[in-house]
Amino acid sequence: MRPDARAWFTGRTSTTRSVHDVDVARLLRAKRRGGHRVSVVLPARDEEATVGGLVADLVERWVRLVPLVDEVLVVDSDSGDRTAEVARAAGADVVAAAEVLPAHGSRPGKGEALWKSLAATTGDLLVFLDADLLGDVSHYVPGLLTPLLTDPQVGYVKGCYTRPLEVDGRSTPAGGGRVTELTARPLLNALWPELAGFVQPLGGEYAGRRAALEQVPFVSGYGVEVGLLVDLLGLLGLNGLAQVDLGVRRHTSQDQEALGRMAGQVVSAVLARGGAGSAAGLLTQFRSDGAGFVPVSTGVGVDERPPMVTVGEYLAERAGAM
Ligand SMILES: O=c1ccn([C@@H]2O[C@H](COP(=O)(O)OP(=O)(O)O)[C@@H](O)[C@H]2O)c(=O)[nH]1
Ligand SMILES: O=C(O)[C@@H](COP(=O)(O)O)O[C@H]1O[C@H](CO)[C@@H](O)[C@H](O)[C@H]1O
Repeated sequence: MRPDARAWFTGRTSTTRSVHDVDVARLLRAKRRGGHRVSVVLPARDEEATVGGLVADLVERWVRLVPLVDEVLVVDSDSGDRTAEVARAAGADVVAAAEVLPAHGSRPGKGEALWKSLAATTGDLLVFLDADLLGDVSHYVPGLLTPLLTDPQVGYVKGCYTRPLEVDGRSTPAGGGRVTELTARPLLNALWPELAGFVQPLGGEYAGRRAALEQVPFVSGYGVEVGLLVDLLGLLGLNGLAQVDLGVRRHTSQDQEALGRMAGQVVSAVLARGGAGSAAGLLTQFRSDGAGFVPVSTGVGVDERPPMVTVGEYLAERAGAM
């Protein structure tokens, strides 16, 4: 990793791997002193199987028992199932993405749902969670809020985690984050090497200040995460970004063909932003040693030969043979 990325990785990575890591009193004090209002947003398309449990736990723990969160909004992104009813029954506010800012029309995609959520929420701090998360994620919200509530310099926080892969009912302890590992990470390392310290640049769990989020575009589809990361780097600078090790993240994964389309949207979002960083030719990946993440950097710069027509010996040989 470049020195700036390594310094960021070391200085801006914190850990909240369970509710036992959460200093609730400290967070409530900081929230009160800062006069903050917290909105949690779950973009959801056909998530009736998982959204209810996520919302119920979130509302019980962080709205009713501990007043850390002020509103929980599920943005129904053109669901064809009972996502909206299940989410509402579990205690969330629910809006249909298409009904927010109707004069601006309605576009498909996760990023559209997230953009519309800005107009449908009131918090100055926003937390975004995917609605297909599995397992105990009750520490995600306080974990993501901690840097925002305790460090005024931080404007945007990404969750990071190991990612088991669960496809077709089979689960392996690693292998998740396929678009991250095979598309987003190599591109970000090449074009914005200062972002190489992000363990999960595409992760769907993140939090930010409204004052920052309302200043940047939202890519309408799956390019939203990479677009936000690059644009908020530009707006806030690397020191305005942080990440929290949340332990493990399990979710319902899509098949390879769907991820190929997702990768295409991520590439489009990256290419639309160009990338002024030097093609550092260095790829930093991360291994989990149980205690944290260990960066592993590999040179991936490729040599290339110039066009043969620029090689004098070749031209001389060709001229001699004529
Ligand atoms: O058009 C869409 C596509 C996805 N999502 C939601 O965005 C989150 C992440 O999407 P998905 O699970 O499809 O991506 P993956 O996690 O498989 O990368 C989930 O809560 C989806 O319900 C959405 O709101 N609108
Ligand atoms: O990180 C990834 O490679 C993809 C796919 O993850 P899996 O291979 O299905 O575990 O998942 C993320 O990417 C999407 C695009 O940024 C986000 O919208 C999702 O929230 C996130 O799960």
